[in-house]
Amino acid sequence: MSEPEPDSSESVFALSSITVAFGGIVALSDVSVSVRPGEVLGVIGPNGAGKTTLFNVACGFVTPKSGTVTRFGRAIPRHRPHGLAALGMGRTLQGLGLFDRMTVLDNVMIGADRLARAGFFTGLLGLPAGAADDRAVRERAMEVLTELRVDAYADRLPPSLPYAVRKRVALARALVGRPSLLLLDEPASGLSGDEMDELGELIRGLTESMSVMLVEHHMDLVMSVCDRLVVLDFGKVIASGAPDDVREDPAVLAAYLGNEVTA
Ligand SMILES: Nc1ncnc2c1ncn2[C@@H]1O[C@H](COP(=O)(O)OP(=O)(O)OP(=O)(O)O)[C@@H](O)[C@H]1O
Repeated sequence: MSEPEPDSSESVFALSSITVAFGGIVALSDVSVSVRPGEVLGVIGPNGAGKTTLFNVACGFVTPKSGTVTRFGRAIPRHRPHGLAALGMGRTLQGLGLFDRMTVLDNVMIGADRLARAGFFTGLLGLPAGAADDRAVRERAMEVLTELRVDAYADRLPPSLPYAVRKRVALARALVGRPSLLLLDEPASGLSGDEMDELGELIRGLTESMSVMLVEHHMDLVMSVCDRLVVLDFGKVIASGAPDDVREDPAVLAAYLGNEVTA
């Protein structure tokens, strides 16, 4: 039992009829997923279901064999990772991707680099270009670190910090450019139960200003934080809808046979 996906023109982001093959392996077959304004959409599924592949298509790392990617109803013909910021999108990856020899603050400032070069901050703040840009980016980076309650680590190097703090720094980098859509790949991996609860609250708070697409293994986080779920199995969508409905769906229960869906 699945709800029909909303028309791509009603969504802030849509992956439509996506097919991806690696050699002979069809990782995704005719998968359609769309994100509505202000929602947290969860993508779940058993191991090998195609979640990471779908995330990589969403980020532009993987070009699908067929299918379209649309942002605000408009097709993005050549979707690439370096084009995300210009599309108002941010993302975090499973590997945090922080630079070990740069401070936390510099790592976060890098996330705003493209915007600064494009004159985004000078325009936003009415400042002259150049040094003012740098100051504005620094202030914005500190603001996000403060919002995520990791500003105390601004001058530290990532390897010296607990994993949960590094995860927040990676999130700060994704948020510094004020995206209106955030893509998160397994943000809860490696976190304790309490840290996961805090992450859930944080993600819910983000929906005031953005939509979120979340690929995640941890069912308790997914069930508590997502407005809607899409379930993949063997590269196909087998169910979608509200978490409580999806949890009871026979196809989902069968796909997760032997594993916990209900957390
Ligand atoms: N680069 C690749 N080359 C070949 N096969 C791949 C590649 N990436 C993924 N696959 C295959 O595509 C299918 C989907 O994999 P994917 O990693 O997207 O699933 P997943 O749901 O993210 O799994 P997991 O939960 O284990 O991370 C699997 O059969 C996988 O082996």
